[in-house]
Formats: sequence, C-alpha cells, structure tokens
Amino acid sequence: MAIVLGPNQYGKAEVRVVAVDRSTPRHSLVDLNVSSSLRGDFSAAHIAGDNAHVLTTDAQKNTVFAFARDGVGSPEAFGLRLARHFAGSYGWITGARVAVESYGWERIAVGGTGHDHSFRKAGAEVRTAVVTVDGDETHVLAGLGDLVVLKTTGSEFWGFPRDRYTTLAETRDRILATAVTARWRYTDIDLDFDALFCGVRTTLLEAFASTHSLALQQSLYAMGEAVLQQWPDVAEIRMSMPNRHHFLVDLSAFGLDNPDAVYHADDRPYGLIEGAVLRDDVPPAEVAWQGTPGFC
Ligand SMILES: O=c1[nH]c(=O)c2[nH]c(=O)[nH]c2[nH]1
Repeated sequence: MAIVLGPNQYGKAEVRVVAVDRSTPRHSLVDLNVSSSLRGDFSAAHIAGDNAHVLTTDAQKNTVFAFARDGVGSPEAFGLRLARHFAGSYGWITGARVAVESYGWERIAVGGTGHDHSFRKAGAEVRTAVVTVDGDETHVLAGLGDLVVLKTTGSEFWGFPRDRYTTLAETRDRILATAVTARWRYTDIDLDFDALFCGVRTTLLEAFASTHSLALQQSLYAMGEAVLQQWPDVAEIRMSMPNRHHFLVDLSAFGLDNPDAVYHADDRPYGLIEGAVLRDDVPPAEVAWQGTPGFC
C-alpha cells in the first residue's frame, strides 16, 4: 500500500479589486472578486515542505492588482490575461483557473442625468467568468448569478404522481419565481464578451417571460434551448434555479377571501432545479468546469 498525493491546486481566493477609469471627467469603475488557482507539479511542497515550485498566493494577489492598473476590460478578458500569465510563468505550472465575479454599479441620476462620479450598487445580480488554461487548451465560461425573476401568471404545475406523502394541490395558475444562476461555455476565446453576455442575459429573461411554464424544469430547458438557438458561440449552458415558492395566504380567519392576491414568499425550503442544455455535436470539455461547484 502506498499513500500518494491526489489532485491539488492552490491560489488566492476572493481578491477584491475596484478599478477606476479617470481618463475623462466622466469616471467609470469595475468592481471585481478574483480567485486564482494554479495546477501543476506541486508535490514537493505537499510531501516535503519544499516551496521551490510555489508561486506564492501573495504574488498571485499582487498580479491581480498590477494587471488591473492599465484597465480591466471584460471579466472574461481579464481572466484570460491572468490565466495565461500564471500558466506561462514557470515550466512546472501546467494550468491555471481564474474565476471572476463582477458587481454592477449604476450612475446616480441627478436632475435626470447620470452623475459623473457617483454610483449606486446595481443589486444582488452578479456577472461571472471562469477561464481555464490547461496545457494547450483554453476555455471560457461566462455566467451570471442571482438574476431574480418572477411571473405572476403563465405557470402551472399538475400531473405529478401522488404517493402517501403527496399533499401538494395541483395548480393551473401560480406565481413562478427563481434566482437564476447560469454558466455557459463558449466555443471560442476570441469573442466580444460584453456583447455576448448582454445578449445571452436578454435571451434568458425573454425565454423565462414568454414560456408558458408547466414546471420550472420546463422553463429551465426552454431558457437553455433559446440561448443555444440564438447564440452559436455558446457550446453548452448549465443552470441552477431555486423554486422560490409563493403560497396563497388563508385569510378566512379574518372573514376575507383571497382571490389570488396575497401570498407568503417563503424563503426555505425551496425546490432546487438544475440542469444542462447542450449541443450534441460539440465535444465536452469537463476541464472547463473543474473546480466550479454548484451544478450537477
Ligand atoms: O415546477 C416545479 N417543479 C417541481 O419539481 C416541483 N415540486 C413541487 O413541489 N413543486 C414544483 N414545481
């Protein structure tokens, strides 16, 4: 029996960098959370405490700030710059994964126009990018999280089996609400990432709104299918969608009826609907997803 080191990676997690562009009086800013992981031959550090191969996590953090000095660009482009740099820095580093979360800020409106240098946080929604360099291969995942959506009708749920524990009433009309987390893989790395991100996000929203839903599962598939139909640069999309249940409140104790007007927005437990929608003619790239949790 021999004990051996298994898969490993290391890096600096959650480097919070805010970069301000002051090149004109109308400033702009990007607000990022950047995590790097290096892959390669780090066995001596694990087995013998020999750090000769260890590009420090402190240097990785510093690299993120230094690379932000001259502009960040899209989260995907920033991730590509960093991942290529790390993967190319020493012979024993064979790959790098850089994950970027980007938080939106909107200009504060003053007298009807957006202020030059005052902003408000856009909300909980986050844009994400994960770049993986693995030897000669490079992959880009774009994505978003906490895109909270709700429709007040156009959602049914019925036809499910009833075992002895099934109490849920069938419904032909309910509120459907979720917080979409989605990640999609591009077939290419030389793309207009900002334009594609906006396009895919719009497609997800439009498909959620326009699908007459018989289950959140059906909405998830319709949203993924619409993205693959409209955006040929997307190879596959994976989604995680909690079913944010809204229960009609019984107002009869107060002598009131409730004609589908007043709901309790329950926060837990919630159904959790997850799935991938793929093109069957595009080869899989599991390395692109390695280290990205939260999807089946
Ligand atoms: O859209 C839904 N899918 C389910 O799988 C499910 N299960 C449940 O209790 N309610 C719902 N709604």
